Amino acid sequence: MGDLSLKTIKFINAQLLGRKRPTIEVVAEDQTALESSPVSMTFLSTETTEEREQVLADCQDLYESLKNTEVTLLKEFHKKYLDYPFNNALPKQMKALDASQPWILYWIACSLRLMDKTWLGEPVQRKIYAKIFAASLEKGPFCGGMGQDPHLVCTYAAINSLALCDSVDDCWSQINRQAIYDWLLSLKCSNSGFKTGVAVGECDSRSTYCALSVAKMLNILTTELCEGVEGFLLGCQTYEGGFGACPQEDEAHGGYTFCATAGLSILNSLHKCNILRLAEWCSARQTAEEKGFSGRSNKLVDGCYSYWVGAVNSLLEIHGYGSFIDKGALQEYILKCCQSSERPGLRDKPGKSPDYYHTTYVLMGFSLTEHLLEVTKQTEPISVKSTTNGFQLEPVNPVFGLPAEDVTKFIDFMSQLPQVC
Ligand SMILES: CC(C)=CCC/C(C)=C/CC/C(C)=C/COP(=O)(O)OP(=O)(O)O
Ligand SMILES: [Zn+2]
Repeated sequence: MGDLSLKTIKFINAQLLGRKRPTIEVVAEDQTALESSPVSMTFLSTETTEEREQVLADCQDLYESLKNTEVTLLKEFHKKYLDYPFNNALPKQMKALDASQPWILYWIACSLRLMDKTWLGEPVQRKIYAKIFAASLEKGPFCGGMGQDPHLVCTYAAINSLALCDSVDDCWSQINRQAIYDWLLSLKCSNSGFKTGVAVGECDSRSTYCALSVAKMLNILTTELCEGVEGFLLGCQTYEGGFGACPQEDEAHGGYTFCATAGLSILNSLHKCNILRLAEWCSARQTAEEKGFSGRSNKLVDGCYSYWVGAVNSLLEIHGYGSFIDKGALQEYILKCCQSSERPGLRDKPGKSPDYYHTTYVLMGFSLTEHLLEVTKQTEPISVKSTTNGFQLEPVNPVFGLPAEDVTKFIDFMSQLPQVC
């Protein structure tokens, strides 16, 4: 961040909020040279620009037809979609998710809990707990399904799922924190990032965030585990301001930007990245026409970035830099373009089918637009609570991707257990 003062950032913030983004004008010193240049500038249409025309038309049709309609979240309707797998076998097109079982459980449990605290009842919590522990007999680290190797990203989803099972006695104390800690240490790479598995697995900002989140949630985040991680994550910021998967070599992307900035927040180091560029990048993700976010430059709007990018904006907000997005416009995209009264569940964009992944991240993104979050403990910049009244969803903790209250309760519980490291 260097020497940019908070005042300067707030000024730039006000400009961005006014949606007067700085434009770059290319002016040739010698105009005649430009005119006689043999290079002609033609804008070619690409597959993406053609697809965007369609998305734009679909969104505009919806905005037009719902112009005078007060649209709310169809919570009871979406609940039907989320309850379905607990009463029926999963549809066969979901067989490909066999290696992502903790993810499906996390998405469903989190969505239910966000819509109504009471909707994740004890019987369903018991099923989630049984399923997660059955696939990992050592009770951590966790894998995607029975007989598979432990995987960092699945362990993240498993811990987040278990954090939602607060009505199952002894569920939290059974988690094998010692085994998870030793395993996390063994995943550390020479560049200080974490890889997803001991034998094979990618090492990037996503897996590194998962390691930090799991360790923070379980209260096993030691100096040894954190050594060099800040530098690894800071190295993933690109010239655009967002973050990529790996240091010095990647395109900025919403998913990886979330992972890197949430990881830096856990390390209490977010202020060390280039905040100004990050804020500009966040603002640039939202289009005036569709009103939702894209995940990277020149790509299409997609409901899941309501969380991946929305959470980055919330992190900037709770760290005192302000907000750089139009929350009202994002709400409109979610309410009018990501849900339809024809099918329960939330979706990426008009024309796409709902799925559990998008249902969760669209709902979490919506929650972030509703609540003003504030830091609760000075020493813990990631412990947040909401100051807003009159909302449709519970507040979300933008670092862990869970309802704020569940995070606080789980971490408080873990901090009372004996140290394992
Ligand atoms: C905690 C955790 C595991 C976080 C993962 C975050 C992450 C990397 C999300 C990105 C996922 C995604 C659907 C990318 C799509 O790329 P694409 O090229 O299909 O889509 P695009 O056109 O929108 O870029
Ligand atoms: Zn998506």
